[in-house]
Amino acid sequence: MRKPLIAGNWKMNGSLELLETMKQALTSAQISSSVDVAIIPPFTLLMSAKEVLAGSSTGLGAQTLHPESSGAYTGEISASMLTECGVGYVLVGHSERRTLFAEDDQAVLARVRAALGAGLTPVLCIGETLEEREADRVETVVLGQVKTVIDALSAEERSRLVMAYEPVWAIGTGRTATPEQAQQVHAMIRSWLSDKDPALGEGMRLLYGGSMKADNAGDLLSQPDIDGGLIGGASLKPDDFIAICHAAG
Ligand SMILES: O=C[C@H](O)COP(=O)(O)O
Repeated sequence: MRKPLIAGNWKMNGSLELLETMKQALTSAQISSSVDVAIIPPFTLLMSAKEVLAGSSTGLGAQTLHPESSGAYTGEISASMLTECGVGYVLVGHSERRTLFAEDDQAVLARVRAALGAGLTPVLCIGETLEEREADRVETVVLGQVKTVIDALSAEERSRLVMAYEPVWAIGTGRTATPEQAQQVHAMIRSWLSDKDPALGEGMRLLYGGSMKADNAGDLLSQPDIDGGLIGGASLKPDDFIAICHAAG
């Protein structure tokens, strides 16, 4: 049985005020213990989030990391720095990192390795652009991104990953994949993982991301191979985020 995970990626948004408001809203919402919930604020809020969330069941994530453990990498943050902030999850390969910061599959793999080495749970983000979808290349692109990482890891390392399928054309656009479109890709990923190792396919949490909102979360999350959500815009609105958490459990 896979426990759903609802993770709110704040991207370059948020404030101390939102952190406090979100914590209070999550506490009074009494979200089912059958759902894992995490917030993923910008780096500057992580240490405060560690304190604000202490003793609560809400997990903490970071949006990226550098593959090296330390050194002359001005502006970057290492895996051990994240663990010091109480971080448990880290996004790797988000499409905005791939596109805006030129992170290719090898850069993504290096970050996954660094995260695993520090005991963090990498949330590996994968997904196709609209152009790739229209050229009928979804399977090639998405499985290519999955394969680069999975084939390079041991069975034990693979079992510690979470994946998030995020069609790039649905991110921040208000254009959501239909539940059927999302399920189709999730099923394809799970089938590929199961061919590699049945336990891997069965156990992998596959989140959906891309304009998931309070009003479409129920339909998306009821699909058999969708095990949660990576939420962008709606994770900045406590009521909306909580509604999505409730829809998961
Ligand atoms: O990390 C979150 C995704 O990029 C989805 O963002 P969105 O919900 O604003 O479309």
